[in-house]
Amino acid sequence: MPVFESPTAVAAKIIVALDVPTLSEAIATLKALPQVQFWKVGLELFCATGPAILEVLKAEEKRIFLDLKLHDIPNTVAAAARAIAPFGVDFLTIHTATGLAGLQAAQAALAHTPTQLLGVTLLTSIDAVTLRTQLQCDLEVPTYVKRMASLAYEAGLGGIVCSAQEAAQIKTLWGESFLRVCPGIRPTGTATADQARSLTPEAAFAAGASYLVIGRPILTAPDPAQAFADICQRCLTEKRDANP
Ligand SMILES: O=C(O)c1cc(=O)[nH]c(=O)n1[C@@H]1O[C@H](COP(=O)(O)O)[C@@H](O)[C@H]1O
Repeated sequence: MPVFESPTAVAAKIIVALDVPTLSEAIATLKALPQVQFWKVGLELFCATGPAILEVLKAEEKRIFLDLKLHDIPNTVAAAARAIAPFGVDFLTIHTATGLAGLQAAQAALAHTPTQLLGVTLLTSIDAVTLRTQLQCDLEVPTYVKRMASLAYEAGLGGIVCSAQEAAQIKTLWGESFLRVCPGIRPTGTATADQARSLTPEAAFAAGASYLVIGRPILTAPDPAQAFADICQRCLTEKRDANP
């Protein structure tokens, strides 16, 4: 369990997914949540705004997770990573199913940049049944995630994206510095909407998540700033209870 000294320290480890369709809605969301330090820009917003949203976030001195989930042949992912490198974002995603050569090529393109490449192991919307019946993979979810994470580790990536349910085993295998970035977070602990593998924020940190990614539980709350503050407070309280 990370040692959080203040709600601000928790806030630094919670990445809020800026899943809105337009630049003006993104700017309004930033204004409504000034205490958020780390934002994720995904496919929806980046396709709508291009790099303009990154400039807005930089002007506000926010950390940036550019979640473009690259997935292509090695030459193409490397070229995309080279094109993204000048943006100077903190995190960028690539699917580990790209394979070792593609992961290595993209990682090489980002060498000597501040951008940490994260390998998406198995989307948190996929459960054991879907993995077996649709993707025709007979591995258990934790085993599959471990195998995909091993590719990311071997390729020298900064870490992975996985469900918090798999974070503990990854931390045990590869240590603290190989990041576990965990979406699928639900304050109720129950998977809702399209998420299938969920944990509560406090359980996710306790399980070894380095960062949480949270979207709708904050953005669609009646009071998003209060929802964010409540989540930070829950993680802080949990830590204090665990270490009185
Ligand atoms: O790479 C991601 O960020 C990601 C990977 C994954 O396996 N699952 C997942 O939900 N995400 C992203 O995390 C965010 C989760 O949003 P909420 O389900 O609204 O909290 C979305 O922006 C997803 O695109």
